[in-house]
Amino acid sequence: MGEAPAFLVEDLKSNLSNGFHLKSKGCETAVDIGCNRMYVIGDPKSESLAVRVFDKSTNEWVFPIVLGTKPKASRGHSAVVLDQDRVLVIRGDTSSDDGFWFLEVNTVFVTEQKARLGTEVVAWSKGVIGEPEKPIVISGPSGVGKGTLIAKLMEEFPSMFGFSVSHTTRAPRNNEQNGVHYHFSERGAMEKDIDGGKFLEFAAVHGNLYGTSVEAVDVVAEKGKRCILDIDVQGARSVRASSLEAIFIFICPPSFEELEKRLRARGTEVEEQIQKRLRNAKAELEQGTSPGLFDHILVNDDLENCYDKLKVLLGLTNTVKTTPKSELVHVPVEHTGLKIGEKIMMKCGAVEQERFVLDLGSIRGGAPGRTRGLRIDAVEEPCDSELGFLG
Ligand SMILES: Nc1nc2c(ncn2[C@@H]2O[C@H](COP(=O)(O)OP(=O)(O)O)[C@@H](O)[C@H]2O)c(=O)[nH]1
Ligand SMILES: Nc1ncnc2c1ncn2[C@@H]1O[C@H](COP(=O)(O)OP(=O)(O)O)[C@@H](O)[C@H]1O
Repeated sequence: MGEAPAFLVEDLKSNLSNGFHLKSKGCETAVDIGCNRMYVIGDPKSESLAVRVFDKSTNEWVFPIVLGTKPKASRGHSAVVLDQDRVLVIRGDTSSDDGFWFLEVNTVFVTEQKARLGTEVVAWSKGVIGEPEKPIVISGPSGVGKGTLIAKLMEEFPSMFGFSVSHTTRAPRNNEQNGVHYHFSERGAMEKDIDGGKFLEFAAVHGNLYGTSVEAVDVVAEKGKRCILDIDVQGARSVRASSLEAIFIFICPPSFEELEKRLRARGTEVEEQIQKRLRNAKAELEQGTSPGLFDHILVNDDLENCYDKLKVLLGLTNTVKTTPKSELVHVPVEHTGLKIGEKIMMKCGAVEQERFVLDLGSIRGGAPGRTRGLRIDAVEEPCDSELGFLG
């Protein structure tokens, strides 16, 4: 265990003794997490952050299935073993909002995927500085007005919210656009992606498959927006059980008769589908209003009234809240990170060091999804001499 500093190929000759061959341009970092496992991150020929595993017990290379949104190619990187579960990978020549990535090698998610897929698996999770606002999960029976409420929210606060575009095997409605309302998919392709660990959650609803891909949520987070998920009760339960911390809101109709009226008035479903949706609505209403799953239940009687209540519980009344962007720190190609407790002491640049401390003390989440709660602190001078590292 310990830290492996960033190194470029010229410096790597000494690492040949580790049993791997390094030549031409590129950057590789080898980290030993114990258990006879050496993880090699990077590629000698390119700037990609590929991952392979050297099994010291068999002297063989293993090429794992890599899950999660992968970091972009990187001009140099360093890797710090955090524990037997995770490696922190710091990309060079980046700013801090895309610089810190967690390679999960033994977390609960990865262990489950290894058992399921019967092979070596690793997963990437991007480290997010600060406390982003929680995604919002909105559920409720078909025709209750989820889409209408979400559309109003997105229209009034376009820079604040982003919609998680689900995948579905159902056919598009006349007014629906692929990639905007849903990613309309073939069942086989979607099942393959689910097996490949690309989905945060999925469920069979009204006879079709629906699911939220990790990427759908990431795309919204990438834009710095708060993610809204319109998913069914089963999906909400899966998200509750996942690493994604969210606010869960269930929308109820004022009556069953009114629900049927709205569903029919929308005119998007054939009679058979309307019947199926109404049958399912009974169970959804029962589950949605039972204690424990949803944080808030809103009755969508009068639309404006319900929308106002939604805004109140999201803290959107009076002022438009903007999340302060944490100050970005530049991580140069040349840098090193040293783990001390739950902090990573960062030393950047060759001579005049830019220094900062990355605090992992309150990180949460992880693959599938983001690792949140990273903090960047300025270095306090006494640390230098005490640690004998930065000076
Ligand atoms: N679990 C899950 N449910 C979804 C997802 N996307 C949509 N749904 C739910 O699937 C159900 C049917 O959606 P849709 O066919 O668009 O019909 P609508 O509810 O009548 O608008 C609704 O309850 C949605 O909330 C998803 O990604 N995951
Ligand atoms: N509070 C409301 N009162 C009356 N009609 C409503 C209300 N909210 C939504 N609607 C209408 O009900 C229909 C179903 O709403 P929609 O947003 O598509 O539901 P969902 O997304 O939950 O399936 C739409 O035609 C919509 O205009």
